[in-house]
Amino acid sequence: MAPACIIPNMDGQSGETMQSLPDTLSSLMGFNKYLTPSWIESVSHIIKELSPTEEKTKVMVQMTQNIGPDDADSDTKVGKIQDELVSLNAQLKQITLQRRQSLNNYLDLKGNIRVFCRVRPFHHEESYQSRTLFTLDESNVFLKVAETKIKQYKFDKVFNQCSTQGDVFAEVEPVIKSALDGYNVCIFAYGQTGSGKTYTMEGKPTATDLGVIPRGIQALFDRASESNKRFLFTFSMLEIYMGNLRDLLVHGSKTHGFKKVPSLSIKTDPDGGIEIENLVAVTVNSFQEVKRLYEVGSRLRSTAYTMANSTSSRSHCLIRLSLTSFDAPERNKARNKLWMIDLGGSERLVKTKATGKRLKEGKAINLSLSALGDVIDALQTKKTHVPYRNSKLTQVLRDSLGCDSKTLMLVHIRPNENDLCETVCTLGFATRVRSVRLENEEPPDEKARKEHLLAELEREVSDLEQECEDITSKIKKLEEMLEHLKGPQPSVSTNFGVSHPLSEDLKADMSKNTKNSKNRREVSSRLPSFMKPTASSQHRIGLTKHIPVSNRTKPPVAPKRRPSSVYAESVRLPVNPTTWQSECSSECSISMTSDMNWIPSVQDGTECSQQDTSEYETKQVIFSEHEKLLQGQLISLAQCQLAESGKMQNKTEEMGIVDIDSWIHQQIIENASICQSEKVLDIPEVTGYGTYNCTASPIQMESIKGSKQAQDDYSNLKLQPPMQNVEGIKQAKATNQFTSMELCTPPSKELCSNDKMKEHKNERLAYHGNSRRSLQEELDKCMPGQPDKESFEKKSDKESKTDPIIQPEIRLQDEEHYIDKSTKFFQALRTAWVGTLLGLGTMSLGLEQDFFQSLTL
Ligand SMILES: Nc1ncnc2c1ncn2[C@@H]1O[C@H](COP(=O)(O)OP(=O)(O)OP(=O)(O)O)[C@@H](O)[C@H]1O
Repeated sequence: MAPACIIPNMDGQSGETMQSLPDTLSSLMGFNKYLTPSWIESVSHIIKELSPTEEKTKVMVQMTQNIGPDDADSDTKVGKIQDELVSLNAQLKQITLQRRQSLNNYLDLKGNIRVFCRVRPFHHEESYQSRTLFTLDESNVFLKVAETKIKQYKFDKVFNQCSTQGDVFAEVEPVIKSALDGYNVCIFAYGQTGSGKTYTMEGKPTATDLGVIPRGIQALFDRASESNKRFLFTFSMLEIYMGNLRDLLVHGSKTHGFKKVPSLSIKTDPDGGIEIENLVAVTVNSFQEVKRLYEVGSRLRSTAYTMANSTSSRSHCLIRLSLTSFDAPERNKARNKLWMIDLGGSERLVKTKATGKRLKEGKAINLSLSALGDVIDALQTKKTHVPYRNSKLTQVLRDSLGCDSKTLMLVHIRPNENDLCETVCTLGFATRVRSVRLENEEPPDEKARKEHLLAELEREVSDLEQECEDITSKIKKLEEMLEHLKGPQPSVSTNFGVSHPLSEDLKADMSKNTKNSKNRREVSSRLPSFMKPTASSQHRIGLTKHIPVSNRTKPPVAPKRRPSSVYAESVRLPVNPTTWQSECSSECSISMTSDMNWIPSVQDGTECSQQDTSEYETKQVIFSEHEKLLQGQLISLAQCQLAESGKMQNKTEEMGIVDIDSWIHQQIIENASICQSEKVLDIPEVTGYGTYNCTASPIQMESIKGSKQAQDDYSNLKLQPPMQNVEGIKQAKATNQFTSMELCTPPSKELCSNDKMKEHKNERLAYHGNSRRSLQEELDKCMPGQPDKESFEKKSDKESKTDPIIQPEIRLQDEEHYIDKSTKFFQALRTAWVGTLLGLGTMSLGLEQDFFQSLTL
């Protein structure tokens, strides 16, 4: 039995009598957190010695063993792990820097501007004329330009007809990696129409056929997630059509309240960086999200039928992935861009036999390609003046071409003998782009040394990469252990906005910017009036206070300008989510561009979405770009972090920003509504060539829009009510005069003469006319009790307005009726006039009969 003990009070008098020492010790154990491990150990020994058999004591001993020493252990463990983490992170940083440096040396040695050549394989229909005029090796194309003349074109790499998408990507991958290291990167696909640019960049959906864009983006996301750094990726997609920029992620829609979609303008920031004002940049967290956005954007690209390609790209398509690093100071820049560009076809206009709008499009493409060639040539030859300003394309890419950025030009050629002239032009462009290195051809020993160095660097990079991976996985494991030992810790992300170094940088940036604007204000006050910033530029740089739109009676009247100029007066509006919603880090404005008509033109047949034209541009700013660029970055970073803790949604809702799903959903709805109201809808589906669906393909649009008859047909088709009855569609198909087989067979390429095409178009147009009529009949049948044509006309306005199906039909009939009446009226007037003249003549006023006759004629 353990002796009872008396614990003295603080004043030294005897206090409460305790039952036993173990009890006392047990009560003291309650404070084990405050006791030293050695004390706990010695006490537990005492307890054991006092009453080793007692149940209570056993429990206590266990308690002391479990809690006391383990706690101490875990503390030491935690300390150790933390120390280890610190050293591993430092090691990782060091190795990452080394790897970045080695990769950069490797790319520098290879050349910051590199040119590859890819030869497209023969198509099935081309195989009968499979005669090529060139031979290839690893880095040369030997072209037989005349019977006795063979010309050599040198490249950094040549991909022959058997090269796979994987082979191409293997060469592109180091450049993509350097994008993750903070370098600006541009990857171009150049070549004549149908030479395989889109195939190389986009590829096909099957895994082996995926192109550079999907592979590159996937690789970026994979590498970003493997590293223990945090990145913010934003995706943008735009096209340059006839020298104008157009956001491919925003569908021009009347439902925006303002009829216009935002116009894009190029801005240079004080550090020389290029920003495209109003360009939507959607934050993306996975490859799947990018894919969905890419699909949305691809649908809006301007394509049309040409003699060289049935779905020729009539524009340059640019994809921009902006990368912002959260905690990677070893990167070259905190924010950089990866551009992947599918250039417009470079064919000569003579070859395409283009006229009218097609001719203008072709000229615009060729001009900008030539400007791109000039810029790259100037960079290669290290000229003091680089002519960036000569085209929109080079203006947009100004900060991503030259300096320490990486450029890859993938030149494409077609294999046929027929395309010799285009091939010569394409190869000539490529030669120009890598002119310096051709002129200074290296001696063989120098070349061998360089190759040896490259191989060494490549090995070094891969070793360092492996090391980085090992350390990263070690860090991850240790972090997991730490979490297990310490219990869930408050996420770094939750207080990221306050404590993260980058946020501090951004804050500093912001204050710097405020300073700049103050300076500007001071400077501008000393300037003569013609040099002072305009109202719009003051707005942009934040010199003026926010002026609510309600305080303005009218938007400013734009001055008359040359057609190509852009009037950039901005009216700032609070964010209106119903007007335009997007998860964007840029300003949204509503505007009209000055020299372009983006309305789908019946005459030109180019498939593009609506952006209205006007003499001048009126811009309605919804998001404030300048503020958003700086604050937005901070907000986006914070948002991105908050998303991890499940707070993203609330935060974005608060800010009036929608997530990618709702944004895409909105775009799809708008696309569909535009399709329903403007494009050819609900024509029975025929297979292959003649397939019609909601988003009519370019060739379909072309065939519909290509002639006067087509225009009529198109306008008629616009009035076609939506076909809701599938059975009706099937029957309509069956009742068509032309079978789908007749219509589906495309004229083979070699028969693609003008006449043949016209004939084919007419057939198809006749088919559409027919199918429309038969559809109308079917529709009438499908709607029992539907009044006949006359009773349709008598329908009350109210009724017709509420019925979306019959409304267009009634409008058409009204118009016909009106035309009939006016024609009759003018006929009657003419008859009366003739009668009067003849009457006067017969009254013999001394005038010759011929005079009257000529008047009546
Ligand atoms: N390397 C290749 N392997 C297999 N098929 C290819 C290859 N290159 C191109 N093609 C095929 O050739 C056709 C034309 O290619 P693509 O559409 O990529 O040409 P393009 O240069 O982008 O034309 P455009 O300038 O008019 O857009 C496509 O059907 C494509 O699938």
